[in-house]
Amino acid sequence: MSRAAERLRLLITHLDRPPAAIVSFYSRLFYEENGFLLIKNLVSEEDIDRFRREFERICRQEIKVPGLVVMRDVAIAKSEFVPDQKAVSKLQDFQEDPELFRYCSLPEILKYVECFIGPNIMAMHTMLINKPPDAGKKTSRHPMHQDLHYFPFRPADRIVCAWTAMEKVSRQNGCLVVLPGSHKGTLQEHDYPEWEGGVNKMYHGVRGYDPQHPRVHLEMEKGDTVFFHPLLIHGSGMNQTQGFRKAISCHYASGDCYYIDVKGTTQENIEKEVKEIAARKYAVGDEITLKDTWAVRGRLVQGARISM
Ligand SMILES: CCCCCCCCCCCCCC(=O)SCCNC(=O)CCNC(=O)[C@H](O)C(C)(C)COP(=O)(O)OP(=O)(O)OC[C@H]1O[C@@H](n2cnc3c(N)ncnc32)[C@H](O)[C@@H]1OP(=O)(O)O
Ligand SMILES: Nc1ncnc2c1ncn2[C@@H]1O[C@H](COP(=O)(O)OP(=O)(O)OP(=O)(O)O)[C@@H](O)[C@H]1O
Ligand SMILES: O=C(O)CCC(=O)C(=O)O
Ligand SMILES: [Fe+2]
Ligand SMILES: [Mg+2]
Repeated sequence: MSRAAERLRLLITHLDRPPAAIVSFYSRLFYEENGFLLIKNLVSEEDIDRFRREFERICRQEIKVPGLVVMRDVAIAKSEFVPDQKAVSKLQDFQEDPELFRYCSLPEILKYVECFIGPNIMAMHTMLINKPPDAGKKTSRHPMHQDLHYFPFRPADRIVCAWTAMEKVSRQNGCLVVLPGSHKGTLQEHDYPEWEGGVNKMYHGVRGYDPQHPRVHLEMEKGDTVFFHPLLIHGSGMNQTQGFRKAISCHYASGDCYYIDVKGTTQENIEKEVKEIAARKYAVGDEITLKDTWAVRGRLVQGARISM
């Protein structure tokens, strides 16, 4: 941290009731310097319990949500055992589920999002991650990556992720691991890591990041929320407990971001995979563009949808 930020931090910790403006200024400075900001106890227990119950209803197939992608861990999907509902490792694209989508519109979340990306806010990508107990092959890990690798829109500074712990997350059950300050770099080349036990579909990792770079394990309590920049290098470790580690997240982009053509860039490999999956999911041919797959999923949650 810079000296300015460190002095502000000391000031805040020494004051009984630090002025809100100082806390806000420090928070923003921390995000600029580190690429993430952790806010404790932001989402209420009551809301999280509601999201959890809705997730369980989806797993029991009591409701069907249009566009929802249910993903299972590769170790389970490729095993000969019939996977039960517990095998769900991730829900993606829950924008058509009003109960889960409430997460993306929570005022306490949007208050922060607006500070990072401005008043026009689109919810672009939604996930409920149910990291399973590792089946013994370390496939529950998420390799270190930058989320921008998946996004064909810019500018990066107008994109932010909100990620809320739905229960205590620790090193034991595979908390997020971040490389502070890595968001100041550029988008790196990503590919499947060479892991012996296999790797989940589309879990690309950064090619050769500096292993000497300091890392921070973000241990969090239920309701704690981390906001992070799409260039921040992050991942999550193996779940070494018997519980399913749950978190809910949304990637937001400003309504006045613009789409880019990823042809000829490092993002070509993910474009190919996404188009293959999208062609199956929406039962269309390969005329579907990467931009279309995002434009149909994005939802305005505040302000105006200008160019997204
Ligand atoms: C428009 C949609 C695009 C989404 C964009 C996402 C952008 C994210 C951006 C945000 C940044 C976030 C960063 C991130 O989060 S990165 C990770 C994001 N991951 C995904 O988006 C994956 C989404 N999942 C799916 O599309 C489906 O669940 C897949 C395609 C995986 C299975 O499909 P389906 O459910 O229909 O299964 P099936 O039973 O018919 O099996 C078909 C084949 O697939 C095999 N299989 C099954 N599970 C896995 C697995 N886990 N790993 C590897 N392979 C797997 C299976 O053995 C079989 O293979 P084979 O036996 O035939 O060889
Ligand atoms: N062999 C590997 N290659 C690339 N990335 C890895 C490898 N092993 C772990 N990672 C990634 O590194 C990050 C941190 O993993 P992990 O939580 O195991 O950290 P750790 O520093 O080893 O901590 P712990 O001692 O608690 O296990 C995760 O994103 C994980 O996916
Ligand atoms: O393990 C997690 O919850 C983090 C997943 C993640 O970084 C992602 O899906 O982009
Ligand atoms: Fe990520
Ligand atoms: Mg480890």
